[in-house]
Amino acid sequence: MGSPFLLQPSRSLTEEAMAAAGQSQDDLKRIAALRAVELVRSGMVLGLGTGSTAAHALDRIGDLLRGGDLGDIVGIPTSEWAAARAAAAGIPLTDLAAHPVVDLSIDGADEVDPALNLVKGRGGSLLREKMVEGASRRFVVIVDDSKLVPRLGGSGLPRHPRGESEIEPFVTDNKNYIVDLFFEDGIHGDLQAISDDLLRITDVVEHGMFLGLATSVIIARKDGVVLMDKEAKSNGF
Ligand SMILES: O=C[C@H](O)[C@H](O)[C@H](O)COP(=O)(O)O
Repeated sequence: MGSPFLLQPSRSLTEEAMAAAGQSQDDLKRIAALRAVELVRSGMVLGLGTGSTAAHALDRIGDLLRGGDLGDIVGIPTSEWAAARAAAAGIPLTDLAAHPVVDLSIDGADEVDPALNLVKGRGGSLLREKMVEGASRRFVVIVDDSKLVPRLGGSGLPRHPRGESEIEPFVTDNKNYIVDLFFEDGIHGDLQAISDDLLRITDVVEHGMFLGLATSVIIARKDGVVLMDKEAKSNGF
């Protein structure tokens, strides 16, 4: 495929670079989110992501609905948090039972590797995310460039403390526990085989590696926005 690393930005990178200059990390998350929302069309079934980056997308979709620039969409939330945020934004909600095929999911990630594999769930959601995003025709990941890693699993301690106290486990929306694993130099080996092994363990419901699910990743950096998709996954960061 050569190096189709930059994919049809809707504005010039020079303009993006100017817009992004001096931006905070949250500003970068918002820039990535707004770019993803440009893909939303009336009539779509949307997967609604969870977290501080996805929040910007939910709010933007709400703004478009209120302004009459978007109509007839329904959203499937990937967590209780997303359901509440989407409802507050005025996004009509549905579920996978009513809509087993999702047109477009937009969500953040904790780590993105050069093959577009992800780690998700450090905010406490991953099972419903994987269900909704796995049912999506297109899954667009939105991140600032701090989420890019050469190898999954090594980007440090959780950003959010687990549980009510050090001795109480974190309980998810689905009443499951989350166990955090960290690897000093990331996970070496065949990720798919590791995934298969993890899922064979009795009582492991899911894990936070999202392998081969992302269609594309929108990365906001201070010098502009970079779009990657599966065709360009061989490009490093
Ligand atoms: O559990 C949380 C979800 O997987 C989030 O999408 C992920 O943690 C990224 O969250 P944020 O956009 O807040 O960094």
